[in-house]
Amino acid sequence: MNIDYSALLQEAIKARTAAYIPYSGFGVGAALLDQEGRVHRGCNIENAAYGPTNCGERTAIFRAIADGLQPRTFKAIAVVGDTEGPISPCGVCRQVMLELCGPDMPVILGNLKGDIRETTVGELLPYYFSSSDLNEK
Ligand SMILES: O=c1ccn([C@H]2C[C@H](O)[C@@H](CO)O2)c(=O)[nH]1
Ligand SMILES: [Zn+2]
Repeated sequence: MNIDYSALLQEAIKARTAAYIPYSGFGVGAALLDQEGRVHRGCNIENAAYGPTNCGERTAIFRAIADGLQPRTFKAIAVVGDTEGPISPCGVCRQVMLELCGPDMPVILGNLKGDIRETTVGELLPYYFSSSDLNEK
């Protein structure tokens, strides 16, 4: 069955309304689709110490994992911000998506104007470092 990416982007836009962004004012929403067709929403959550800030993508993924979903079983993630073109996930989120979603999962990037870019985790993080690079010594 084909995934309805525009519906997933709409979920990400809804998720963005919960963003806690007193410092940047830049809200990000994410919607992670699981195998059962359920959507796990995430938003960015900032902190006065800046470093503890959690991005929208990671909030959605960590939330789903904490709810008992198995890593690398997800179908797609949509991410939205108020950007000129489709939003671009940060490097930390790319590495976390690689670990918990796998390189082949579709990533749907959007903005509030309706621009869309369809890519994958592996395309976003070429030459990635993963568990297969760890050698027992
Ligand atoms: O893809 C992105 C890019 C940025 N941010 C957040 C982090 C911070 O709260 C704010 C500005 O960087 O946007 C995300 O949540 N996802
Ligand atoms: Zn990020």
